[in-house]
Amino acid sequence: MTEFSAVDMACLRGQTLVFADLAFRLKAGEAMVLSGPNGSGKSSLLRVLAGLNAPFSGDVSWDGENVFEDRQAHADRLIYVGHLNAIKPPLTVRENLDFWAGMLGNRPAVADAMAAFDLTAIADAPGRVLSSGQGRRLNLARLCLDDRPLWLLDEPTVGLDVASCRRLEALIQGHRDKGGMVILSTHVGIDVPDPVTLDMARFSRTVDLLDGGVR
Ligand SMILES: Nc1ncnc2c1ncn2[C@@H]1O[C@H](COP(=O)(O)OP(=O)(O)OP(=O)(O)O)[C@@H](O)[C@H]1O
Repeated sequence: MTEFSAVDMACLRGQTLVFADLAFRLKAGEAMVLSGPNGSGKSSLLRVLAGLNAPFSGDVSWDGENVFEDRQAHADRLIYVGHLNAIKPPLTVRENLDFWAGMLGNRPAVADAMAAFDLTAIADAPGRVLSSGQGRRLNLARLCLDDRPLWLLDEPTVGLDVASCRRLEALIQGHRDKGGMVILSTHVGIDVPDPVTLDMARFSRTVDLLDGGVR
């Protein structure tokens, strides 16, 4: 069975050691919810798991293979939705998704992706006029553009109305039912059944390596 795991992981941002001794193991169909106070390292961890930042130490593995040995293979198995919306302001909703579909390689899925997040009625609106929640829905619609086993979602519910939250929960459940994995950070309740939980406060260090001090 597919497994995604980390051992002895530490993360450096600038000169600050953000967390250390972090470990987890996630199997196909499982979801992991990251909790912890502001600055405890949730976004930093998601960036490392997406292969965007290397860990300061430790291993991140997919089926026993270190993901940093073949970053492209890892990038091809995941969809990362960061906490900032990656939207091109002059492009319409449809054009933004066309762009992402080209990147992910599945152009025909754009109409389904818009329908999944109730974006069809605003398909021709340019990105620059979207409300924050509409922008969030557009960002999340990327999840429907390709069938990739690993979803990494940084505070996906921020700005979403109740109906959109329910849509996201259903999408996550459908993904898990097909054997997909999800790792998400959140400060608020999102209904993810039987989650693996990771409280970042347990691993948080915030040590300034140059000063040698602890904040
Ligand atoms: N680009 C950066 N350069 C240096 N330090 C950074 C950078 N990004 C984040 N940090 C620091 O890393 C620490 C962890 O930040 P991170 O964004 O991962 O926390 P978080 O748990 O996601 O916070 P929040 O709940 O506020 O979103 C913080 O002390 C932050 O100041």
